[in-house]
Amino acid sequence: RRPKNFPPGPPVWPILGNILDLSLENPLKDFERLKKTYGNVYRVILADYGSSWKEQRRFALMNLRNFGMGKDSMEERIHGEIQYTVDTLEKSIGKSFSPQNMFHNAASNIICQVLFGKRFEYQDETMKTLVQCFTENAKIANGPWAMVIRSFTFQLTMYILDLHFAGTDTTSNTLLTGFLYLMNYPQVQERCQQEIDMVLEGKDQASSEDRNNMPYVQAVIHEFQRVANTVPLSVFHCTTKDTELNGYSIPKGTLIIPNLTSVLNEEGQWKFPNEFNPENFLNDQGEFVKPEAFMPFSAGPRMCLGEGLARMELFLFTVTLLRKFKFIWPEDAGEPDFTPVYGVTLTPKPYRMKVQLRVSQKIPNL
Ligand code: HEM
Repeated sequence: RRPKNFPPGPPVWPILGNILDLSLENPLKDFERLKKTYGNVYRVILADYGSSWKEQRRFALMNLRNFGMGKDSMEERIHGEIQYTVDTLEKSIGKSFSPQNMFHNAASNIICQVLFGKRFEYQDETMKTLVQCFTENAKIANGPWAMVIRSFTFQLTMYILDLHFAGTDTTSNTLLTGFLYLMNYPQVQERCQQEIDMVLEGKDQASSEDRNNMPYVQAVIHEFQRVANTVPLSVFHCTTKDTELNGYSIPKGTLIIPNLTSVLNEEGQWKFPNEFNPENFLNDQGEFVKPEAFMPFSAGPRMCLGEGLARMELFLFTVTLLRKFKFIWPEDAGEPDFTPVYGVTLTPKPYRMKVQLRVSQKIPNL
């Protein structure tokens, strides 16, 4: 009973379909019926705008805050995790290797520490399965059947999956994209390293506050996010009342698909919309500026609630790794392919990297 366009996925989907007597030909109809039967969707990302979503969002923010989002303790946790990434990279010096799992595991562990109070070793089987499931699901989750699966009320389980997914795939794919570009734009990498060495001279490690003294690094990280375009269609929304926008009438209940890709690449909004160029975020004086069109976290009341955590992770990972290592595109890797693989999140095509320890007298304890 697998319909023609059924996305590849675990056999549990057709089995569930049979149990629930779904038509399997019209997921939207099934979705509406299931919603009526099983009530509201008690999650964060996909919850309808209303009291349940408000409660879940408050709960999520409270948890993240209690566990230190935006505070020193979260910074320490991130640095703790970076140390494992550094160890992994040190073991790979001189070899060409794939960084995919390394960044996914690192981002996953940071959110796991908030959700489960523990991290997992990179070789841990649970961790490997979890990361693999999320990576695969990000590719199939905008298929019609995903809507049906989402309509079940598993409460807390779905909430944890939401936060884990939202906090892992997004951050790791941004880092993967960033390092892909850094290897292929060595002059950008070197300029970041000069700024990092200068600002962190004599310090053991970077802190979020150092962002203010690193306009170039800030510009580069924002440019990672712009070109990575990690969540190209954001999350689908729906008008909660009849709406007028730029002369168009949009009736209540219309599906709205935000197109973040178009904003992040729009002619007229960026100095260099179609190339990787940190100048997009620098003014004539070399100061960091953030154009209004920079909205990888979307906008409005539903905008990403993990923005603060994500920005902290991107900064601390980039700075710490660039301070210690030089990242090199392997000689036998051929021409880089920057075309992403489509899904709910965009992923760079799998690639390999090489690292060298940087010879710098200015790194005290690393
Ligand atoms: C570079 C990293 C990230 C990017 C680009 C990103 C992007 C987004 C986008 C575009 C949305 C949809 C907003 C909308 O519906 O209009 C979103 C929602 C969300 N994000 Fe993120 N995100 C990132 C990291 C994180 C992290 C680390 C967390 C973990 C705490 C997180 C948690 C969430 C949650 C819970 C929502 C749903 C908010 C709601 O519906 O009220 N995100 N994110």
